[in-house]
Amino acid sequence: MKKIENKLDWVSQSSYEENYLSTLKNFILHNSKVKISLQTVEDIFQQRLESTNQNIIALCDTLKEWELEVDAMQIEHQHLEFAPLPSILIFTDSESSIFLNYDKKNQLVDLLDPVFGFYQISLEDLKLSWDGTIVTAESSSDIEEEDYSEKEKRYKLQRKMNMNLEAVYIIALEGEKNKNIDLIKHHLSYFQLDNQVKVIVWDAVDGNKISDDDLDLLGVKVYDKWKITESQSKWYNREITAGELGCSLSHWMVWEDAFNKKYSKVLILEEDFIPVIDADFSLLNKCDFEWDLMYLGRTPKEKDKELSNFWVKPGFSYCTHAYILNNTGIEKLLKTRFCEKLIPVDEFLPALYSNHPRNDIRDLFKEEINAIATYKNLVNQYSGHDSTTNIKQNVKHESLYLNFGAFQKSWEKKYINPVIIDGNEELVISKEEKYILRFPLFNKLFCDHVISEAENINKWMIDRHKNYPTNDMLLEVLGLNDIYNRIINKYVLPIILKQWKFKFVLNNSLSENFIVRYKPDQQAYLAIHHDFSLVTMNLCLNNEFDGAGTVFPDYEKKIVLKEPGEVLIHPGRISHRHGALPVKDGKRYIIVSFLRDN
Ligand SMILES: O=C(O)CCC(=O)C(=O)O
Ligand SMILES: [Fe+2]
Repeated sequence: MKKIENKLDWVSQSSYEENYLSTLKNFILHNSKVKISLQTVEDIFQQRLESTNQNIIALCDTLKEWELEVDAMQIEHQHLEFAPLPSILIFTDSESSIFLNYDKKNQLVDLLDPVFGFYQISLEDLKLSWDGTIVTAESSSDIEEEDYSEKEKRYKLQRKMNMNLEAVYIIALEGEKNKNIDLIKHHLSYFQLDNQVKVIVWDAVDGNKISDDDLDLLGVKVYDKWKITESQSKWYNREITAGELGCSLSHWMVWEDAFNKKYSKVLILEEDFIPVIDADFSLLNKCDFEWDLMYLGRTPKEKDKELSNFWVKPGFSYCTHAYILNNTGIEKLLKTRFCEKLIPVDEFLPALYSNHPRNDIRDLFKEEINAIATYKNLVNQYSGHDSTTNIKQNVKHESLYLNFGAFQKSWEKKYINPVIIDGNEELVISKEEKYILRFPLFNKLFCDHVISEAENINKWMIDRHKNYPTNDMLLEVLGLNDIYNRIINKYVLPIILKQWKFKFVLNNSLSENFIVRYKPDQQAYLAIHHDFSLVTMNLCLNNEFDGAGTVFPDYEKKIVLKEPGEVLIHPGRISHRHGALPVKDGKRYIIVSFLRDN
């Protein structure tokens, strides 16, 4: 076993990274020898780990080469507060990074109870070594322990959720449960629930496995007029998905169970919930408002009504990953007979406390519930609203998906052109015509990752656009739609408004983002057309092709984007007919965004 002489200084001045640091610190304190399996590191980087006999310094060097790929994991200090349990933990000195694994199956997870306090470990205090599978860390320092743990206890207690909950339901598909149980336990520990609270991991209904006969047996009916073909909303112009059906049914069953067991207050979580680490759950205890349903996290779709500094009456909101029901809430939900007209559960709940945009849904559910929500989310969801696709299971570039909460900042730093982030777009914008703009928005890494995910998922479609068929895939299928919309709203929209000097508000739920693939033998070109959009953005993802180019015949313009990350923006209708010239060789990938307003 080789000892590491490398300077290992993972000390930070930031008061935010305390959680992992102090956890590890604590661990080291109590176990002068720490063993951490590197299994997952090897799993993840298997192809690239040439030899398992490298010592950790060599590993460090290897990892450095992959830095681009993994540096979103290199969680910025201030981001640790939102960080999910990492499957890789990073120690950094000023020069390099070393990745140590927290195997989710490893017992170390149990020690990862979030703690608060601030420690510094000087590099002399810590020795690490690695024999190919095991990292051994040794601490030789005397650290005053008492102060810390007392402080930690006090701090934790102050933030404890004490709502007289009787049960917590965690809805999880069996596969997810088996895979993530330690992670779930870990996240659950943030609430510091009292021992008497029953924790029930509820086997979610897998919508893909349930048959019509099963539904009949259960007395369950799906609302059969969900799909409105002519609707412009992507949620409404398609059938309810199997995933949504399973999810709705699972929530319904949980409500029934809570009712049968006569629980008067239950917390309901979906398996991918992730509490905000320093959330103060004790504030929940002091709610003076009446409520049936209390959201701990959601995605608001319209304006909330402020009740106090901490509480709001929610406007229409999506997501059902974390909410509390009391007995009146449970009764009211059951009274709706939701199971006889199932719709996606996060369309159903808001229909009961806000004005659902669809009249038929409003008519379907007349009951009203009194909903309340925390002004800021205390619990997030790590697969976001894209979760209906099984993106998590088969991801090549995890960093692409680490884009919620405070991860967003490091995501942007990793993938977006800093000139755009800094608001200096005027340095890089070219105007082809008055209303045709181009500028580098993303970097090549983003483009490479997206192509790689798209080819990996490989759910290309050819029949989405009837008249002008493109070989394409919605970003939703890739699980990237939310982040892409966010980036458009945050960085692109202000540029368009400024450059074109007119005002509009995008409606993300009407917009559409999709990746297109052109090949000589399969959809080599696209005939002249108008887009069904107010504004179209076309992102160049690669340049390994010959030919192609976007043509605007009325302006006698042919624009060939060949710089991955560059976008072309133009009005969609009336004035800007366009088409795409054939790809002669290679493959051409772009992301097209049809941006629509209300
Ligand atoms: O491939 C291009 O450059 C244009 C694509 C396009 O116009 C579209 O997808 O609507
Ligand atoms: Fe187009």
